Amino acid sequence: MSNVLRAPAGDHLRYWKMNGLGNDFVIADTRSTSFRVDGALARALSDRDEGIGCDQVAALEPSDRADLFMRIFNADGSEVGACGNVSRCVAVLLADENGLEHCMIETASGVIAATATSTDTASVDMGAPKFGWIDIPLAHPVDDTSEVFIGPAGAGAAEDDVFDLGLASVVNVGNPHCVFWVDDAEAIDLARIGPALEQHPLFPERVNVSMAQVNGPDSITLRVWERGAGLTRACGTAACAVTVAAARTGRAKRHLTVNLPGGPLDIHWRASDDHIIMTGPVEWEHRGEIDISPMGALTGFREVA
Ligand SMILES: N[C@@H](CCC[C@H](N)C(=O)O)C(=O)O
Repeated sequence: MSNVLRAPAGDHLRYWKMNGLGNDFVIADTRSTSFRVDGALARALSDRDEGIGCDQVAALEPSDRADLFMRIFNADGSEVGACGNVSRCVAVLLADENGLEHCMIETASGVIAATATSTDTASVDMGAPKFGWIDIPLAHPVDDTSEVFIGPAGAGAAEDDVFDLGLASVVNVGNPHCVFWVDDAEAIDLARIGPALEQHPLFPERVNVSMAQVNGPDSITLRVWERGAGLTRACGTAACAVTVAAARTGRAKRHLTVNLPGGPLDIHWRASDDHIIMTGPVEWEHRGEIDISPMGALTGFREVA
């Protein structure tokens, strides 16, 4: 990144700490500065020991096409196209700022429409899912992405740590997801197998990994290993991906409740326009200021009242 975009010495950014069902975010406001958050700063902010601590960082920037541009980073500093839960947080934040219920948020995956349905609930239109192997993306062509053979993961690990979960559904909802259908989502040791599945060679851009347990036509229990962030309390785009994949394979209805460790999300894959609508709560944690060195590194942060 060019130094021109760096902050002058002593500069600071406003931030908000928010979460959606425990999936937590640092939302940094760069709308009125030329400074731009990069992966290294996002990684430093996400650090739960040395930084503020979060699953993802969202940097708010100006946009010509929408109310703002939201750049999203995982805790490991990788930049991503979509994050359902932070989109709901930003919708509530914008409503709090300007009193408007509806907003448009531009992301690397396109412009999404969001509605703050109350001071702590929001609904986001995540757009239409993509099913083509190249859109996921996968490393090689497959005919049917609703049922893909994933193959053994863990190669390179100790022999007894190579595991094979067989078939999964894959879908892109602004970011790539792989869904395994399991009898008991709690019984899977996702902390152990998540890292190898995230980096499975079938997924050249890595993948978000879901363990989905279908409880009935309108209820799914879900645990997620997020690409670039690991185990999280909730993942909005995974809830969307799982709903779409369940409906597509006849496992459940298009409108259902996805129960995550952090709580439930209402997901509706609308037949009328193919769009996925996600509704759920958001929580304000605190707000504060981030200090940035002239080279763009994190030098400090503090909560403000
Ligand atoms: N927590 C998010 C998803 C964040 C991005 C994801 N880890 C990826 O790498 O694609 C959500 O609520 O959707």
